[in-house]
Amino acid sequence: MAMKKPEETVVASSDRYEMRIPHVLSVAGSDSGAGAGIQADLKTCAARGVYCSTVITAVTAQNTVGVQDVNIMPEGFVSEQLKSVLSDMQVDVVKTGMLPSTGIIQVICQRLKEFPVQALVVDPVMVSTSGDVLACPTIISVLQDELLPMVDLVTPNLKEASALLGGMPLNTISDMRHAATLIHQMGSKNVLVKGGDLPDSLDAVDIFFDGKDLHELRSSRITTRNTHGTGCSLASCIAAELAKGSSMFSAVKISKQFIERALNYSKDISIGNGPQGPFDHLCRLKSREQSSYRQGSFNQSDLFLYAVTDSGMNKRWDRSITDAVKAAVEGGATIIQIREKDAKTRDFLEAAKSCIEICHTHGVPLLINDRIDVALACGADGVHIGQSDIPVHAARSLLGPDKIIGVSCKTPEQAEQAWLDGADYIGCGGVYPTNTKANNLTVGLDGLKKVCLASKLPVVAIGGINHSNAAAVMEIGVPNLKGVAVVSALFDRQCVLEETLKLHATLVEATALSPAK
Ligand SMILES: Nc1ncnc2c1ncn2[C@@H]1O[C@H](COP(=O)(O)OP(=O)(O)O)[C@@H](O)[C@H]1O
Ligand SMILES: Cc1ncc(COP(=O)(O)O)c(N)n1
Ligand SMILES: [Mg+2]
Repeated sequence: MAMKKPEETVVASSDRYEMRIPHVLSVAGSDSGAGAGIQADLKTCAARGVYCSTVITAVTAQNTVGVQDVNIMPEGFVSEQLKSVLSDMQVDVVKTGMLPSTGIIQVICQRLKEFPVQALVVDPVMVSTSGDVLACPTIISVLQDELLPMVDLVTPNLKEASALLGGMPLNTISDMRHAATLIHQMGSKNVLVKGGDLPDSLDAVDIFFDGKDLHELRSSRITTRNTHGTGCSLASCIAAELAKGSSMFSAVKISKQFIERALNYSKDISIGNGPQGPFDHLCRLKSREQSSYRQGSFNQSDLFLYAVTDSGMNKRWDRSITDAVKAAVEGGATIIQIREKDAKTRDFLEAAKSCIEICHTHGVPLLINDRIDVALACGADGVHIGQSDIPVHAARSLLGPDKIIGVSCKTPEQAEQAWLDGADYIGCGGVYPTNTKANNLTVGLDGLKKVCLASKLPVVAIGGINHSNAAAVMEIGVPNLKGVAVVSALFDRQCVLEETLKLHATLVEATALSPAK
């Protein structure tokens, strides 16, 4: 697809300014049951804050039982609809769904050459989940020869990928990886093979291929009958995110999380008597039960002075967790993590609740180490998890989109995975040897730098950091190193307040001098 420069959000029009809203054109079939097709695309774009116009290729009589009838639009009329919208309405991204005839595919190709857009996302809908045929098999050769070479992303499910590959059986993740590379050769710049229907798979796994790298995208598989329209909604969410300016890979990742969240939120709703129900796209708008502290976006500068509590040290100095947290926050800690490896759950929860009060009066977020149950029960701002704790994507699906998730990473590969799985930051270390973790491998300043350079997420350094070496850590000169996390340097000391004030001053001085600032 010829790339058109995205227009400015605000454009001058003679003597006034107008707000531009990102715009997706959905070219698809109508689903009378409104779970899939045009109706799913409209709801998805609305949920993502993007304008959606529609060109209807077919009208289906459809419900949760199946497709009872299909009325295909004449290709000349599809062409007229395309012209009406594309010639006038500043479309950013086109998304196609049900394309029931070869003639309709040909008029789409013609109109897009006449009116180029920023990106073209094609969901090659062929058969509905109920097993009803939505496109005649002759479309496959026109798809391959004429449409795919213009496409930025094609999103076949397992059956569609198999049909595009002449009936090749696809039963495993390794088959899906192979299929993605073969479909890429048909001309689409990027390919997403969707594994919603992969047998025996505990996770919902999709394969993304950009012509260079193959990525395995995982989310938890939600147990629900309400999966009608997941494919349409995924593709229109990707189109919406592209229209907002995301890169292709980010758009795909965000959209997969959107589907997982929407399915999870709608897993128990009951519409219709058939085997496949629709889900609720507008869940995000309805489930904004935000804590008073967070407004849904993680502030990277919170990582600056990251204090991690330790029950052993508090005992040694005869302090309660709340006293320790209060002193750290008053001394300038910018985020707190409560790490209680051997406290009773009930005591842990009570302590966490009082710490939250202290933190939130100072505008400081509070995270819980490892224990998602405790984080949820006390209304913490998020969790920090290790490589052998619950997987990040599972934590994300339990905590929702707005909680902070941090992950401990020692290698660039782990940092990449944390980003793929939807973490907000990574903790890298141990930078120096420490006695708070037994048998902890030390990565040193070189290892820290390597991970920071590879990480797409902000990084906080951890492990043996104190007043005398904190400046050296911050001065490695990598912009996404946002701060240091400390345990002993604050809590294995007589006066936590004084130590925190001192470390804060050291960090302020070091970052003022640091070349990365
Ligand atoms: N039960 C589920 N839980 C979580 N994600 C799912 C589930 N079913 C499908 N998905 C996801 O929904 C998207 C659409 O996939 P799929 O159902 O395979 O496509 P289609 O609807 O075109 O058949 C994919 O990202 C897939 O991983
Ligand atoms: C108009 C229309 N477009 C697309 C689909 C595919 O959706 P699904 O695979 O969830 O049945 C459908 N059933 N109806
Ligand atoms: Mg599906």
